[in-house]
Amino acid sequence: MTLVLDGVGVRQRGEIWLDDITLELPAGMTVLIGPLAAGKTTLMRVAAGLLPPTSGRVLVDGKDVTPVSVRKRSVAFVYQQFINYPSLTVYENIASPLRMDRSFPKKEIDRRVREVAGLMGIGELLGRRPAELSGGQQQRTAIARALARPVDVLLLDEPLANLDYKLREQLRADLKDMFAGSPGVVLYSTADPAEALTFAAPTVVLGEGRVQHAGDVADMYDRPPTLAVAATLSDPPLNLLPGVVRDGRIECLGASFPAPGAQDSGRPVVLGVRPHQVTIERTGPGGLEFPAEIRLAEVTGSTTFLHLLLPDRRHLVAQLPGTQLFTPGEPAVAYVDPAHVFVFDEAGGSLLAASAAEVDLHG
Ligand SMILES: Nc1ncnc2c1ncn2[C@@H]1O[C@H](COP(=O)(O)OP(=O)(O)OP(=O)(O)O)[C@@H](O)[C@H]1O
Repeated sequence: MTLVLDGVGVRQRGEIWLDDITLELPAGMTVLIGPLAAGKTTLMRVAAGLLPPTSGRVLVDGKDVTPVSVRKRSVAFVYQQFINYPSLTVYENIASPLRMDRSFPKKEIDRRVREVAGLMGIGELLGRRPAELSGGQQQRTAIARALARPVDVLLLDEPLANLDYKLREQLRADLKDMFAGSPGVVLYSTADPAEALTFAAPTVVLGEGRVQHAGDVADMYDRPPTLAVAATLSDPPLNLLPGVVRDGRIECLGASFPAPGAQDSGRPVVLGVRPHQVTIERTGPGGLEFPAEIRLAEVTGSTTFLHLLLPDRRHLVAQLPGTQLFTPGEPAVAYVDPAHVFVFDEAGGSLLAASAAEVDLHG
């Protein structure tokens, strides 16, 4: 099974919601990641047949299904806001698409409902109504309903976004197992880089209605081809600092680090540093050192997010292990190891180097 979006565009009231999307999705899972308003829901609605594209075509297994209504397609859609029939039991909710299909005998419906409910860990709850379930159980029911009837195209639009952390982790693992080797196309959207990295499936990065990049998510994380991809895959957000290449060094806000291949003097660059690569303990010689002022320390238990104010009033966030206490207003020194600095082209945002040693700018 394949799902192809061929030059798909959506324009509404003069706004571009999707711009010339061309993608070929094979059987199995593909992750669609993008920030808010990137166009994930719009792309999924087009793929499902819920929204006609204003240009381009949608093909399933080579067949143009663009004009085919959603009712006549073999698709299932799971929304961020779990939707169940409130008056039906969990059993009847899961059975409903199978009953509507009319091709499943009663015994087969019963078998499928119990199987998929078991997989989703709600086998004991089949007699309850949605109001008698927790949020996580309600979303499991909605997902089970989408999985009960085999479909060519399964679309899951940020299905775990409204669930608490523990449930999200558990369901992620369950879904990953469930979609491995799926004969249909499974497209799963998320705004959460940790989710995309956990699934480790082929990944499409969407931004501003366009495909920013597609490929292996771990590769994209290690070597983000552009600033937009790096930002989408960084949570907490990537620290961005202005840099200038000069005589084998990169200068940044009064500090500098050696980058032997940086000979294109005066060229402006943007440095990207993930918060977990910023420390306040000196890691070794040759790094960037910034005298800073402590603004805020957010403690989450396993991690402390330290917000620092640099001399040019720019903010730098350090993600430190464990619970660490700091006093706002006190001075501190932030250190960045040049081995963990992304160097981006200031003009186009493309990656020039994934560490200081890789910089190759002669001119
Ligand atoms: N029904 C709508 N009415 C108005 N604008 C819309 C509608 N649907 C989508 N858009 C616009 O299209 C663009 C893409 O929105 P879309 O909901 O597809 O993004 P998304 O990536 O799913 O975002 P989110 O993660 O916030 O749900 C946005 O600019 C949005 O404002």
